[in-house]
Order: sequence, then structure tokens, then C-alpha cells
Amino acid sequence: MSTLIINIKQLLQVHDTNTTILKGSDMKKLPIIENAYLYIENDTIIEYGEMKDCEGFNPETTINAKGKIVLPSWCDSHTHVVYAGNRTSEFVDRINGLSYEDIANKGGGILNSAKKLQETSEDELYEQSIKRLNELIKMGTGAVEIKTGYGLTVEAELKMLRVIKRMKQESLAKIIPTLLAAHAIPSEFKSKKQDYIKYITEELIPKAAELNITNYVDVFCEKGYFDIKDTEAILKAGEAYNLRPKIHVNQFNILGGIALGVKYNALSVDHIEELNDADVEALKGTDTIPVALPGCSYFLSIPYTPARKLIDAGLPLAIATDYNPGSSPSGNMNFVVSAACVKLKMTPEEAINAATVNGAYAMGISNMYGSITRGKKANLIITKPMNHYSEIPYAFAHNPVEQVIINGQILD
Ligand SMILES: N=CN[C@@H](CCC(=O)O)C(=O)O
Ligand SMILES: [Zn+2]
Repeated sequence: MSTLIINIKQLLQVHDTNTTILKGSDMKKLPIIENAYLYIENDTIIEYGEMKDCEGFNPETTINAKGKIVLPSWCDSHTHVVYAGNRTSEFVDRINGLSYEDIANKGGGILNSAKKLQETSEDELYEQSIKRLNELIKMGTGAVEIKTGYGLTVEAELKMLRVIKRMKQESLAKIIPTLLAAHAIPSEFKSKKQDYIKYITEELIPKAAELNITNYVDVFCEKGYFDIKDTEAILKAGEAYNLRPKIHVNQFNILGGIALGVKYNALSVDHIEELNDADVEALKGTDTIPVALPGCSYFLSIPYTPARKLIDAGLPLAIATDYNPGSSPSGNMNFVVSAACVKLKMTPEEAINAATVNGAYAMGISNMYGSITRGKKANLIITKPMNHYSEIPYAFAHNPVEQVIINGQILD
């Protein structure tokens, strides 16, 4: 199968040499080719360049992208797409004045989603989750991390992992599963948290590792959830099974989760609505990428991640949706890119870099995804007609995506 895309107004994120992460001032650079072509064979980007050099191809399909932008598909490195039902009643409670914390203290929040998920059959959970995944693919996402964490029992967590595995087999999108081993403390363990930590480290992690579905472990390191000591015990247990951390830190409180993540060579530290100088220092010179989740800040009306502080310190930054029923019920990366510009004060170039190359890095797949590079996977967005790529974040809440190509396949 071969496809030639011609007359591309702007081809974005073109890197002749494989770029796997962009840091600091390099995030301001977005290499583009004006009036370009792109040639794909099977699932791979083979060639690209200026239209004047487009010759010698004999493609099965030609797409005329006149007036349109072509860029790598969004790489969404933090989602909880597998969940059951929704939490609209808590949404209304929050409008009426309750906080996320108030709702959790009443036994709602994550515990509410866990109860629903435990009561939902594996097939039904798959059906609900694949529907969400297909919707976000249509909005331009080609690679996505999916966490467990709404199981809270070994049985339900393994059910989530099997659902993610099935989604991986059925979908063209690249899926990176993460074991969110410690997301909340179930009510039956409320006064015996240490027993729950033991359950996670001695039963859940070994059994989940046995399935061989995930390479990552996650913990919600937060007041009222898992403190630094708990988090360290879980990261250590994960390390014994070669599970690399990708952790929730600094959402409401700074507990030292960033430095701990770095100590355990976390691939990413996510949320960071709160940040201090020690956190910035801890990240410098490491392989750990911070990830901002503007959809969560928007939905919960909490601070936005201080992106400027991170990028201006020379650090990389990725952005992701955090798609979940409680704090960010949207998987729309176009909105996230726009919010990154408007609320995190990132330039369109920085936001697009954060949502492509750096998003891929935060999933450990940036050697094959996230840029237009010969040999990389043909996961692409073709936009609606527009004059400049800045229109993608500018016209917030519109859908800039006209067509998507995943693994070289043109989706309807
Ligand atoms: N903060 C922890 N976990 C999710 C939200 C979970 C929920 O409320 O269901 C997050 O990333 O925001
Ligand atoms: Zn999350």
C-alpha cells in the first residue's frame, strides 16, 4: 500500500535526523516545509520534500492536500480511557460548590469509578472504552497511553489490563499500557493503609507483571492518597519487575514526588499544577520529562502547570489530555494544544512540539512516533484548509482535523 500526499501547504515537525525529545529553547523551533509532498509505503514514512522535487513516485493513492497542513498525529501520553460510566453527578456537585477533595472525602471520586468498574463486565468495559478511543483517534490522536487504576483490586486491575490489551490488538493506534497500581485507598483499607500497600506490592504488581502487558507503573502521590514513603515502596516493588515509573505528582500538594520520580528514573512526572524551585532543579539533567494536563486544570478550576518556569529552565515538557471521568472527561488533544497556548503561555510551536515529539518521548516511543522522519510510522493529521498552523490552537474548541492516517491507513 502506498500513498502520496501532494500540495501540502505546510508540512510540520520535519526532522531529517531522528529527534526524540525537545528541551528548553529548542521547543520554540518547529521545522516545516512549505508547499510539500509526503510519500508513505505501508505503515512507514518513506520520503518528503518540496513539491518541485516530487517526482518518480507511483502511488496507489494520491491525496491532494492543497491549502491544508499535515503534521504527525497527536501523542497523548496520559489517559485513563478505560473506565465505566461517568461522574456527571459529581460534576454538578462541584458546580454547586463542593471541591474535588470534598467529593473524594464523601467516598466519591476515584472510589465511585472503581465501584462502577468492578460491577461492569469485561466485554462491556471494552465496548465503552474502545468507543472513547475511536473518538479520540478521529480527533487526531495516533498514539495513546492508557492507565489502569480504577480497579483497586487485583481482579479488577487485571480486567483493566486485559481490556487495554484487547484495545491494543483491535486498534490501529499505538497504545502504551500503564499499571496505575496505587490510585486511591479502598474504603475497606481506610484505617489500614499499610495493608493495602502490601497488597499492591506483594500481590497486584507481581500478578500484573506476569501478564506481560505493561512496562510502566504509576502512583497517585498526593495528600490523602499515597505519601512519599508509600510511593517509594510501590516504585521499588515495580522496579523489581522492570516497571518504570510514570507518576502523578504535585496535583494539589508538593510532597517531593518529582525528586522521588527522578531517583527511580521515572519516564515522566505528570500534573505539576504546583511546582517549586527544588522540583525544577531535581529535573535538570535527567531523563524524566514533566507532563502538563491542562484539561484537568480547566475542568477542576485548579492552577495550570507553570510551563514557562519549566521550559525557560531548559527542561522539556509534554502535554496530554488526562482523559478520565473525574478530572478531565475529554480526550481532545486539539483543545489541550490550544489551552497550552492560552493558559500555559506556550507558543504554538512549543505546544505542537509538546503534543507530538515530547508526548511520544513520555511514552517511550519517540524513536518511531511524533515527527515526520524517514522510517518513522505514518501516523498523520491532515487539517481542514487553513493559512497557518497557528490556527490549530487559535480557534479553540473547533475541530481542525479533516482526515487522519494511522499506520499508513487512511481512516474515513
Ligand atoms: N489525579 C489522579 N487521577 C486522575 C483523576 C482520577 C479521577 O478523579 O477519577 C487524574 O490524573 O486527574
Ligand atoms: Zn491521571
